[in-house]
Amino acid sequence: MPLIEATQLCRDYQIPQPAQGWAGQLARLWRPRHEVRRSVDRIDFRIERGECVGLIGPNGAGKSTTIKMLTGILAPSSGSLRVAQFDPHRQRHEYVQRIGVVFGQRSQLWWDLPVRDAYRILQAIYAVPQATFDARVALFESRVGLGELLARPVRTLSLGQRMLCEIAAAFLHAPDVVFLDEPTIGLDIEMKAKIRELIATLNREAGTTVLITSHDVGDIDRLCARILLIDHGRLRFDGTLEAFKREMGSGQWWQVQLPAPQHEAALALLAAHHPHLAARRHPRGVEAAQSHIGFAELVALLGPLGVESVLAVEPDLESILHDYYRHGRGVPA
Ligand SMILES: Nc1ncnc2c1ncn2[C@@H]1O[C@H](COP(=O)(O)OP(=O)(O)OP(=O)(O)O)[C@@H](O)[C@H]1O
Repeated sequence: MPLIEATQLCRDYQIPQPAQGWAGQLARLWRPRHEVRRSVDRIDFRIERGECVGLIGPNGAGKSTTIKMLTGILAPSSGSLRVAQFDPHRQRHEYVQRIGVVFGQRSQLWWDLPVRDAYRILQAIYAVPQATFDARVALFESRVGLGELLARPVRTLSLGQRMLCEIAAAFLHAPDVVFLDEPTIGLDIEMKAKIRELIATLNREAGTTVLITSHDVGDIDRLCARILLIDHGRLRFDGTLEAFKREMGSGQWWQVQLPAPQHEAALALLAAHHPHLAARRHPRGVEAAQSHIGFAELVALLGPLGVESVLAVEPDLESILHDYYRHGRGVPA
């Protein structure tokens, strides 16, 4: 049985409609009018125990609304949702014991208390056995050097150090699943790497299921074997990262290095060569989809601009998503 099962999941929001003139506004006091806007639209997915899944999509796609339903904050408008055999909204009280949640700005630690004391309070709240607690803290200490932070009051930690402690705290009570919303937002490269290492370790070694939403493709690339892509409230893709790159990416690209003054001219030549030719800027020149132009044709076209090198490159997740968000794909019916 899957750990998470969403079937035809929908969530509507009611948007109050503005009234015209004072008479209209007065009438609305008796008869309020709302427009119903669907933010999550008939989404189906299943997640097995131990998976680490990335929930991605452009701004306003419906990710936070989905996470709010998964964590029991919002009730679905229709459809069904089961997580660890709970109905998250209806059985909120028992359910929250089985999950861990980190929502960017919210803190589950106590500002004036040292981290270790905050962890002890969480241990008491969730009735975590001493052996489990000690094993988890030892894991945090050995894998990401949390030890030196444990004695410090939360208010003295940097943003990155606090996020590290917050994420560790979400795993402390050995939950079935942890939901992470933008776990590395605003952090430097080194701290991002540490946080990703912590999440990967807890997913792999403790077997905790993880669902991450992030606009940082590095989080998704490093941590998630599988992605769910939401757009306009619909689930557009559910599969492995490799399958996503294969299906959504337009194969390999030519990366052409040119002198800087020729970059714009190269783009213009490519655009004029074929109206649908996929081409884009690159810090050292331009890139063109191999499916649209062959090597010899490319060199003949751009050679006069002083081509310095041509490489065949795989598109990375960031550029595939960038193209996807810009041009979109057909919405399934
Ligand atoms: N409380 C609300 N009332 C009305 N509309 C809402 C409410 N919350 C979200 N929406 C709308 O629902 C849609 C989905 O919003 P949601 O916050 O789930 O998107 P998101 O994918 O998390 O976006 P982002 O990446 O920008 O955080 C948006 O059009 C948003 O304006």
